[in-house]
Amino acid sequence: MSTFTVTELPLPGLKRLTRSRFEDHRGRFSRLCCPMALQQAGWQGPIAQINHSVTQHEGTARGLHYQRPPHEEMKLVTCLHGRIWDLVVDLRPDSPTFLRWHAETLDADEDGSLLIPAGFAHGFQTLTPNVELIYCHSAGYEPAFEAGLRVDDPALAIPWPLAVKNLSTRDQTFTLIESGFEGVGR
Ligand SMILES: Cc1cn([C@H]2C[C@H](O)[C@@H](COP(=O)(O)OP(=O)(O)O[C@H]3O[C@H](C)C(=O)[C@H](O)[C@H]3O)O2)c(=O)[nH]c1=O
Repeated sequence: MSTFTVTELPLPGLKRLTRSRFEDHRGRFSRLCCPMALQQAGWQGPIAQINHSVTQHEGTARGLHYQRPPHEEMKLVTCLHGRIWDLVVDLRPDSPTFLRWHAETLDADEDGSLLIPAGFAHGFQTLTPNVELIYCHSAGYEPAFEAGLRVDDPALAIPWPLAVKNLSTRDQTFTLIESGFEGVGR
C-alpha cells in the first residue's frame, strides 16, 4: 500500500499529502506518518516532536507561528476531528514567493495533511467546533526561538473565512511586518 499521494502546491516545497486508506465493515485505517515515505515527499530531518491541539470553538485562529534559525522546523499538520482552514506564509528571503500565503482546507473525514517546509509561518482557523490537530515537527520546541506574525497583518491581507475569534494574548501582540523585514533565512 502506498502511504500517500503528494500534490505540489503554489509555494515551492509546500505539499498536500493524501493518505491511502483501508476501509472495511469495521471502519477505516490509514498510516499517519512514516519516516521513509515522508522523506520521499521532501521531509528533511527527524520527527523530533509530535504535538496535539484541541480547539473548542468555530472561528478560533491560532498562529502564525515559526521558530527562528537554527531551530526552524518542518511541520506535518493533520486534522483528526473537525475542519480547518490551514494557512502558511513563506518567510524564506530567497524564495520567489517570499511573504506570499497559501491555505488549504483540512477535514478529518478526508485524508489530507499539509507538509510545510522550514522557513514558513503556520496558522489555522477552525471551521467547525471541537477541532483536533496532530503535528509532526522536525525540530524540538525552543521557546526562546519562537516568533510569529499577526493574523490581521495588513501586509498579508489574509481573507480568513470566518470572523477571527479567541486569539491568545501572544497571538494578538506579535509585531506587524515592517519594510525591510528579512524573513527567516540562515
Ligand atoms: C508548540 C509548543 C508549545 N508548548 C507550550 C507553550 C504554551 O505554553 C502552550 C501552548 O502553545 P501555543 O500557544 O504556541 O499553542 P498554539 O497556539 O496552538 O500554537 C501551535 O499551533 C500553531 C498554529 C503552530 O503552528 C505551532 O506549531 C504551535 O505553536 O504549549 C510546548 O510546551 N511545546 C510545544 O512544542
